[in-house]
Amino acid sequence: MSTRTPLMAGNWKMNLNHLEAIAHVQKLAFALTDKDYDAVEVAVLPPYIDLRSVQTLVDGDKLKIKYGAQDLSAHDSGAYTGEISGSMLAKLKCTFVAIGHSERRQYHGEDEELVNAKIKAAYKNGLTPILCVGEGLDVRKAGQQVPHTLAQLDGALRDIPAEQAETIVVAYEPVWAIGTGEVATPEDAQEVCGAIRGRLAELYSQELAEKVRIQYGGSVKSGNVAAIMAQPDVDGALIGGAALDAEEFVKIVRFRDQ
Ligand SMILES: O=C(CO)COP(=O)(O)O
Repeated sequence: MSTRTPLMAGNWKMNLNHLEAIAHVQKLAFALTDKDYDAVEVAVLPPYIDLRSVQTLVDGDKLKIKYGAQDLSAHDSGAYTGEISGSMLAKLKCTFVAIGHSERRQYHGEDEELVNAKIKAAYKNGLTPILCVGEGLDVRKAGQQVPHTLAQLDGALRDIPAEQAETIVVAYEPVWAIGTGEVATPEDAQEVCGAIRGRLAELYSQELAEKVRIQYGGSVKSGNVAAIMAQPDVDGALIGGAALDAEEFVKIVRFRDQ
């Protein structure tokens, strides 16, 4: 029996302004109980401009909801117009930061080297990376999902020492399942999540691999979350569209009741 606490994280992507963010987190706070927080770690990843509002709400009401950003700069400070640094996120008491999301890789040309630099920037600032990996449809059709995803993992973790890597969260998000309604089967999710854990054991140790939480992401909803969470190497979900509906997100957090 795994001792890993499941992590359910809502990646809002480019949705919800700061007022909507406050209303949304208030709804979550109203619905979630200590029983929920005892069983599952709950996090939201709002757009940058919402983070200060979310922090104020979480601090003021002593909420147990964690929060983080969807990206960060690899740099500390300076002439990087439009960028946000890890120290800025740390100042807002962010716990998590998503790194290497497929939408960043696809639309912003983020490569292995940059993802690795961002992981380093996150750790430097005490943030927990949620490293996103996963294959596109062509790779899946060619049956290469495991080697492809493990190569992304290897690149992201280059020169990351064990004492840092043991806290990482890895999100397996097959690109063909993101926002498409086409969810991976529980067996598909397990195949790659299990392989990720195996590689962590090779890169570091079995003990470390057993500690790391591996999420599945891609069209997760209340109706499919329980079957995915039943897989031995799936320790949570990174939820996009369904996380924008507070009631639906709460149902996902309560996956054991679905
Ligand atoms: O990309 C995702 C989370 O990071 C998944 O998005 P959807 O849940 O909308 O498919």
